[in-house]
This record gives sequence, C-alpha cells and structure tokens, in this order.
Amino acid sequence: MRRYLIAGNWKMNTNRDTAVSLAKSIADGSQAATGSVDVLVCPPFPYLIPVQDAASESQVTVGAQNCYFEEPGAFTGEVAAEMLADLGIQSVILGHSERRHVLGETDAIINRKVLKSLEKGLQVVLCVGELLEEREAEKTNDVLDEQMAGGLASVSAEQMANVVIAYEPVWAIGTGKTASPEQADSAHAHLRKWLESHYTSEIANGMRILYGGSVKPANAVELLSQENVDGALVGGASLTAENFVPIIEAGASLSK
Ligand SMILES: O=C[C@H](O)COP(=O)(O)O
Repeated sequence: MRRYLIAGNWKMNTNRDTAVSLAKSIADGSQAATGSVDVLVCPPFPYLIPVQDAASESQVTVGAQNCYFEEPGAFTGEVAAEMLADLGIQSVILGHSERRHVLGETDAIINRKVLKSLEKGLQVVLCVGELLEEREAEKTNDVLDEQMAGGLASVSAEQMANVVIAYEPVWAIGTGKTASPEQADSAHAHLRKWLESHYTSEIANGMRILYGGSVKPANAVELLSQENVDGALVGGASLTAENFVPIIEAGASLSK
C-alpha cells in the first residue's frame, strides 16, 4: 500500500499575503481529501512560518525547497537542515532540476544535502529526471540510474523510509508538455527496479514515486492512475487552490 502524496512546489513565487491565503485555501479545500491522501506545500523560505501557521489546523504539511549540507556556521546566505527541523518543517525537496541545471548542483552536492536532511529527521523528496536530448538519445534510464546512485549514496535501508522519489523529466517542467502516462509509468517502473536491486523489494514496493512536469487538473487522473505513479510534484498548478485542490482530490479518489 502506497498512500499518495500530492506536493506543491511554489518555487520562487508568492508574497507573504498570497502565500498565506493560498495555504488557507488549500487547507480548506483539501479537508475532505486529506483522510486518504498526503498533502505537502513547499513555499519559499521567508514564508515557511506564515504558511505553517496558516495550515496549522489542517493536515497539510509544509516543506522547504532546498537546504544546505553543513551544520549551522559560517555559510552566508544558506539555510541548514537543522534550522528547518528546528522550525518543525517536515520535508525538503532536493535535487530539483532547477537546482541542478540553473544553480549547478551536482549529484555529490545533492547527496550531502540528502544525508544531512535525513540525519536531522526531515523527509526528503529527491528529484531525478532527464533532459530532452538525453531522452532523445535513449539515455533516460542511464541518467536516472546515475542520479539515483549519486543522490542516495550511503543512504541506509532504514533511512529510505523517509525518502520519496520524484521523477521529473526536465523537458516537461513548466513547458505545458507532459510525459505520456506510459512514459511516466515506464520511468517509474525503472526507478522501482533500481530500488529493488540496490535496496530490497520491500523498500522498492513501499517507495512513493511522484511524477512532476506540467501536472494539472486535466491530466492528473490519467497520470495518477498509472501503476507506478504514487503522487505528484506540482509546480505551476500548485499556485492556485482552484488548480491544486482538484489534483489533491484526484489523488484521494485513486488512493491505492
Ligand atoms: O517541482 C515541480 C516541477 O518542477 C513541475 O513544475 P510544473 O508543474 O510547473 O511543470
């Protein structure tokens, strides 16, 4: 049994007022659904606490979009995993393609962040996914293998209970192009097989693998119905309750 997780990555969007009202509308709108689906929203750092307060009466949990791999210290501008844990933040997105490709994060950096976040008790949503040219060169599975091995190096079987994988083909992020349900399921099945061969079949079967890349209300049911798709990491469509709540409801209606 894998309970669906519908996560909203707000990226560098919203301001204090819109973040709070968005969190409240999502919390209100998803009340009935949260009995059968997990809901996570990830606002920008400055709005973590206002959003956490706004969602405090609901089942909606709050996560960060990044953190640093060092203990608190002289690292100007960075936010330690320990600080997130200290605030009661439960999850952190790591390895997002924008951090890999815009901010230059390598698998080695991502791995250090994954290990530190797990050490501090955070749930890690580890993103993996190929570029368009890699897909066209039929290298998708190789890229996924490399990102999984790199990102999860030294992560123990016990720690995997606090890991969620998000498959996000880079060519489908913010482009309006969605992977077909078959493309998504086949990548997810490959990831599950990787988990089975590097951990155990129990871990592979229990692992939630989210799909991300232009998920919207119109395609949510089709994507979420795939055998190996256990939720969604939603960017643009998580910025309004009007779009995000129906995706949450789709997850609730299909809960495995
Ligand atoms: O983290 C979310 C992904 O980057 C997907 O973004 P998108 O739904 O705007 O395509």
